Amino acid sequence: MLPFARVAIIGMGLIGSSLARAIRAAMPTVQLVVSDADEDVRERVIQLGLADDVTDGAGAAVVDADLVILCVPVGAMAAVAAEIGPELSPDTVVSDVGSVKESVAKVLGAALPGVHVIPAHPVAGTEKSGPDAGFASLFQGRWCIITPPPRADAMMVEKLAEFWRRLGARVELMDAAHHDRVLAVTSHLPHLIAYSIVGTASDLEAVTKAEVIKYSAGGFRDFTRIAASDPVMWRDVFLNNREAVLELLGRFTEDLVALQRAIRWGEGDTLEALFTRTRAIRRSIIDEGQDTEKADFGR
Ligand SMILES: NC(=O)C1=CN([C@@H]2O[C@H](COP(=O)(O)OP(=O)(O)OC[C@H]3O[C@@H](n4cnc5c(N)ncnc54)[C@H](O)[C@@H]3O)[C@@H](O)[C@H]2O)C=CC1
Ligand SMILES: O=C(O)C(=O)Cc1ccc(O)cc1
Repeated sequence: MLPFARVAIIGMGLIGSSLARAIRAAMPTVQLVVSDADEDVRERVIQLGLADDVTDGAGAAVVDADLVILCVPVGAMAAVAAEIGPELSPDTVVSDVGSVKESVAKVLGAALPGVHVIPAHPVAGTEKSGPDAGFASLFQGRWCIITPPPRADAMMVEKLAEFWRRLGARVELMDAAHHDRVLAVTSHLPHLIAYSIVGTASDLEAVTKAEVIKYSAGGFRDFTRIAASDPVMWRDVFLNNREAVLELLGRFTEDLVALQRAIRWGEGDTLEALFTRTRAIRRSIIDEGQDTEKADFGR
């Protein structure tokens, strides 16, 4: 039996539209009703035939839904929760895909008392945005971290886990605060570094814009992909995972200064030891199948 028969998706960008496509592929009998605040996005979703119904407002989309998934930037979760609250049935599960979990759990819990709120985060994506960027296989073999609040209904949590497994994801349950600390290391800080280094390179007057483009082979090119990620989404990630990111940034800048010192004093052994350790980390990621180059993301 399907875990959910009627699913509503609010926000039909990269993740919402990937979810819609993945649901269509894996659970074709699910009734799919979607909405988005942007009229152009709604129009495009209709053209692409991604849902059974596309509503103008979020409230209308969630009527009679068993599962509602909020796929909007983290900073927009509260506004959407306020919009859908009056239309929800008592048995509806409300989940989300936000990249930060503690603040989302807090705003959804406060805005939707008495509702089954079970936040989640599929750790899968790209630097692209919008409904054309989505694809059905995005979640295949990728982790989906579910962060159930302390008093969450175990049966509803299992139904949500089963839903994500059917989309091809590997599911892990985690405390929201722990999720935010882990993702600060594995995702949020790397994005911040990419934004920073690409900004620095473009600010350097000695390196003209043409040279940055012409010689952007290898490492810098990889950074520019990450630094092309959605500005609104990432603004919200940093504003909502402030403590974990700031703590980590402190540690990161200390380590960077240690490298600066090693270069200044010609401490080749220090540099080589670190680079050997990091090469091993890369190899272990590839062995675990977590490397994006193995997946077909069209990059
Ligand atoms: N981009 C990525 O690689 C990943 C993103 N996420 C999370 O998924 C969520 C969505 O991200 P993307 O799909 O990448 O963004 P996106 O920018 O492609 O799509 C977001 C959509 O939400 C709509 N929206 C914004 N405010 C709204 C509101 N108040 N009511 C209804 N619709 C609204 C926008 O019009 C847009 O179509 C974010 O919370 C992000 O943190 C999670 C995993 C990966
Ligand atoms: O494009 C990339 O490299 C990503 O890291 C995608 C991504 C962005 C945000 C998330 O919360 C999860 C995955």
